[in-house]
Amino acid sequence: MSMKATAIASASGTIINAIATGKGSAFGINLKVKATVELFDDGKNKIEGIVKDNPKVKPNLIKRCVKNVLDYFGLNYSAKVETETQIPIKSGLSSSSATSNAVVLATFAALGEKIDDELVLDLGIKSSFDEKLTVTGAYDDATASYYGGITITDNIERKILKRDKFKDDLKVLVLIPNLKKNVDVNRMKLLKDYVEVAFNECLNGNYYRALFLNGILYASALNFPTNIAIEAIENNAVTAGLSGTGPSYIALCYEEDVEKVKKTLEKYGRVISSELDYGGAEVIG
Ligand SMILES: Nc1ncnc2c1ncn2[C@@H]1O[C@H](COP(=O)(O)OP(=O)(O)O)[C@@H](O)[C@H]1O
Ligand SMILES: O=C(O)C1=C[C@@H](OP(=O)(O)O)[C@@H](O)[C@H](O)C1
Repeated sequence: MSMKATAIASASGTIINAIATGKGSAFGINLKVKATVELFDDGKNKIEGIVKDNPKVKPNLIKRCVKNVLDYFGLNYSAKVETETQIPIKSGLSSSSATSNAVVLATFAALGEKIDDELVLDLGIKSSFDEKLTVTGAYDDATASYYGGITITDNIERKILKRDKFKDDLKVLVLIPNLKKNVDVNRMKLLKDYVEVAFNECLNGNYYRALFLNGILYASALNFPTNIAIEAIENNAVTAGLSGTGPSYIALCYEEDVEKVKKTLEKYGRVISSELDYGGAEVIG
């Protein structure tokens, strides 16, 4: 009996980066990672991982995800896990959270196990922690990727405080500038009191203000340009800011402003046009 399944999960953009306070907020972006997992009941525990479209990316995280699911169910199966992705990697779009979601979900489906959303999220976050890819567990990113829409979370308590949708039908522009990522946690923690101001705006539903303010704060702490978000707004973006720990920036705008904002952002690097995602993660085969 073939134990094989495929699942997808979404990228997520940052409204509030949780590293400074432990609380964060993110929203689904319609850029997907796809994971296919095949299991073999051979008692050998041999797990092979293939990152199909990024040969430079090691398969450590995806092999860890499959191992954590098999360990959870006490199974010594062998496995083959393959991913392909539309999500820029190490870029602040939470490719790690999305990939963990997709691989864990595909492994549950290959086993024919009932999909327990919180357990899938927990095993994905455990895998990201095991691979030292997260500071707080990025429960904001993981839930936005898994459920779609906006999630506001306490990452330390691992609780969703609120789920929501943007009131406008917006397009998402993702800028991947030619800048080096630097995850200086101590400098980000200096922002605590100010990120709390942005977080309260977010809790009150003022997502555009929260995203912009969060982006200015974290770009300043991480020595990324703050002018990029200002120029996007000057060109009719409803909001813009650094995503996660960067270097990517995201801008939200109406359809009629996409070309204008895209042209502005293209001065700084590659721009991907996408849209808000409300579908989240799902088994597709
Ligand atoms: N498609 C993929 N297949 C396998 N591993 C991936 C994939 N995308 C991301 N990863 C893993 O996630 C890591 C990047 O995650 P991270 O450093 O948290 O950056 P970000 O989450 O901002 O993209 C990669 O180094 C790799 O280990
Ligand atoms: O590692 C973490 O705890 C976090 C990483 C950040 O995302 P990226 O990994 O996408 O930079 C941030 O947005 C998130 O709120 C918390």
